[in-house]
Amino acid sequence: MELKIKPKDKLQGTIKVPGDKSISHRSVMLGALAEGKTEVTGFLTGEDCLNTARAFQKMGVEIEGLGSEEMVIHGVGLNGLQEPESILDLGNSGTSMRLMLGILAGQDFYAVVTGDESLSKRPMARVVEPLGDMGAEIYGRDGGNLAPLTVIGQNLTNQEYQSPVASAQVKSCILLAGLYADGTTTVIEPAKSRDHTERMLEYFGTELNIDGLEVSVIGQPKLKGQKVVVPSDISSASFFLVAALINQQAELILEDVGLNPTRAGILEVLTAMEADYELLDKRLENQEPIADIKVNSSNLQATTIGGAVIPKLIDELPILAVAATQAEGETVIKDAEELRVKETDRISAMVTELRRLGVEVEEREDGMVIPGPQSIKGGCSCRSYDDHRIAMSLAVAGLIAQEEIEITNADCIKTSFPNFVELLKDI
Ligand SMILES: O=C(O)C1=C[C@@H](OP(=O)(O)O)[C@@H](O)[C@H](O)C1
Ligand SMILES: C=C(OP(=O)(O)O)C(=O)O
Repeated sequence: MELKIKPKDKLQGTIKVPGDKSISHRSVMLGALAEGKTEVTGFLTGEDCLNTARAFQKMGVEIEGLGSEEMVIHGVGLNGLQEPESILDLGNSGTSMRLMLGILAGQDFYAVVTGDESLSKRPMARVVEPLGDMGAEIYGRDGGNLAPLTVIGQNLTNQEYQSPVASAQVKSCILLAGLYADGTTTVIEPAKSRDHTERMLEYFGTELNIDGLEVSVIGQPKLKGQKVVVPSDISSASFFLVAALINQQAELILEDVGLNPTRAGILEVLTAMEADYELLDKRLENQEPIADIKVNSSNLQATTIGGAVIPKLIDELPILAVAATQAEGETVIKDAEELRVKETDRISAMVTELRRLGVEVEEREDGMVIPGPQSIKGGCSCRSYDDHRIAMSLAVAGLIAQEEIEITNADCIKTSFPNFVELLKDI
């Protein structure tokens, strides 16, 4: 699909973006490993989460309503998964693959996981190595770093793992493997990453010990099926937040957005940028804080984005780069080298495409520097690199370009935000 975006100087409306991708993945995983039924509402029907659900179906888990936002997962219990008869294809989803490896490591069967061209290039050693220390047997290309990966389930031993990277996927993988080990498995991260796994494990009845950057789980717990209400995804909402902030005349309300503090780093940055936004009707749903966000056009100020906030807004950096083009002063994005190992190298992709749009930007190894405000010329065809967040960030930039832009290979948007284009048209 090619997406054509015409400049638009007014945006208005009240919208609800789809369910949180991280929470949707975890609702199927824990629902499958729990005893009894898990009823999920607001499930994200993006390809990434569907791939997680399909993988569990292949391992004998009955799921009603797959493909819709309301699903019932019939849990098989911690030790009830069955050997899949075919390869588990996890498409474009790093979260599915890394978390699944933690679960598969402790099964009493053999499984193979694979993914698309992008996922097959992403580093898996970051989970394969610590799982190996727990006794897992995982084989793959590049010494076990690249998919396809073969997992021969084993009896796992607990361990304390000091992760060199602040990654919720690494942390969650080890905690999920820890469910199968005897004794206490601990993960210590260098900075706090999103904690949806911890919150949902507790919600499903597992006892965790959380002490700052250290999280421990005791093996062989009993998980109990629950009702899960998935909040709207703040990462998806961010495209609309920024679209409104940089627009001439905008007033948007984004409903029911998940505001877990380990995810909502973008709000901290937008506050520093003097963005005009307000949180309405703050509440708590299944251990996760949510609110509506009202956002207006703003005169943004430049800021430095780096350090401990990075894991709390890692997926929002491409759209923050677009916001930075309209901020007064020099915006610096640093400590964000993790962006280079996402669906594509997101630093290189954003720098290349912003330049194509007529924006001046300096590339750095761990981020970029963007002076502003600058006008976005447009009148060109941009590449998505088959990365949903690059495609959507460029679409938002197109709304304030001087001339229409085109984004090629925009189908990837459906991995995380299937109705992005419709919502854009609505506002
Ligand atoms: O755990 C998760 O649900 C995710 C963690 C992050 O990845 P890393 O753990 O690799 O930083 C994020 O980029 C991804 O979109 C979802
Ligand atoms: C990096 C992302 O997801 P994943 O790692 O699950 O592919 C993302 O959604 O931006």
